[in-house]
Amino acid sequence: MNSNAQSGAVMMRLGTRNSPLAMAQAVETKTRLCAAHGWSEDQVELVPVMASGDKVLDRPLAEIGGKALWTKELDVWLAEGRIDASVHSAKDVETIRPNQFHFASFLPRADRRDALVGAQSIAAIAPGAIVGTSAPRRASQLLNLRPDCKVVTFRGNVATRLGKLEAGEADVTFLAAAGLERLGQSDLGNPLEPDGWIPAAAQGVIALECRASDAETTTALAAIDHAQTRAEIEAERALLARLGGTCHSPVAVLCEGGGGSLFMRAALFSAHGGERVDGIAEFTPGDHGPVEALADDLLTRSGEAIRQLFNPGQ
Ligand SMILES: NCc1[nH]cc(CCC(=O)O)c1CC(=O)O
Repeated sequence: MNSNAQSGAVMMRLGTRNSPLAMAQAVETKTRLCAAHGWSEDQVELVPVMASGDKVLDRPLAEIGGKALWTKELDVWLAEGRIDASVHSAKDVETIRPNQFHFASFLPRADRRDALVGAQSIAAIAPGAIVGTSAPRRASQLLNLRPDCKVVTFRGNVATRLGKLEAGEADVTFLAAAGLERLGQSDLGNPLEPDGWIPAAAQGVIALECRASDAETTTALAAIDHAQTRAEIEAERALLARLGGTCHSPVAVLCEGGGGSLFMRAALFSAHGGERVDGIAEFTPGDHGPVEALADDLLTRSGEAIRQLFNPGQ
C-alpha cells in the first residue's frame, strides 16, 4: 500500500480476475473502500489478471487443477507486490492457503442461494431433462433428488453458461443467485430455498486477501470487514478443512444465525447422488469444535462411495 496519503495518490492496487462477475465484485470492493476511507475513485486501482480457470473452458475444473486455477496468477502478483490485495469469490478460494497471505476482509454476504435457470423448482424440472453443471455438489445433489435427469459439463463464466442454455446444450442450469444479482440478471433465475437445496461453502461472499506482513493494507481492509459474514465463512471453511474436501467432493453447507449463535446444516453426497448424509451443528462464532464434530460425524455415517471423495486428516 502507498503510505503517501497526499490527495490523488493511489492508495491500494486491487487484483481481480477479469470476468464480468469478478470485475463487478472488484468495483463493489473499491466503492466500499472509498466510502470507508474517504478516498476518491482514482485512489483505488483495479488490476485485472487473467486466471487459468478462465482460459480452459472445455473440461470440468476438478479435472484440470481445481480451485487453484482461480487463485494462482493473483497469488503470484500478490506475493511479488505488484498488487496490494486480491479480490476473490470466497467460494472459489482453496481451503488451504499460502501462509504468507491472510483474509483481511469478508464483505457482507449477498444472496447465498443457488438459482435455477430454465425451471421454476427442482420438482418442476421436466422428466429426463438435461442439466448443465460442472460443480460436483450441484450434480450430485440434483441426481439425489432427481435421478431421472442427465447432467452434462457446463463451464465458463455466467454469460457463457447462459449462452449454452440458449443454444440448447441443456434444458436447465444452476447459477449462484449472488452472481446473477451482481450482473443485474436476477430475473433469469429462480432461487432455491436452503430447506430443500443447500448451497456451497462461502457462496455469495467477496473475500479480500493481502500479504500477512502488510500491516497497512491489513488495517485498511479491516475497515470493511463484516463480522457476521466472517464468522459464517470461517465456520464453513473449517468444515471443508476437517472433511478434507477437494473440488471433487460433493459437499453442501450453509451457516446462518446471529445473536451469538450460529446454525450450520451440511450434506455430503456420493458422485452420482445415490448416497446422501445430512447433519446440523449449533455453535458460537469462532468455536469450531461442534463444526469439526459435525464433519467427523458425517464421515462416520457415510458409506465408502462418499468417504472415498474426502481426505480427512490432511
Ligand atoms: N465457480 C464460479 C463462481 N464462483 C462464484 C460464483 C458466484 C458468486 C458467489 O458465489 O459469490 C460463481 C458462479 C456460480 O456459481 O454460478
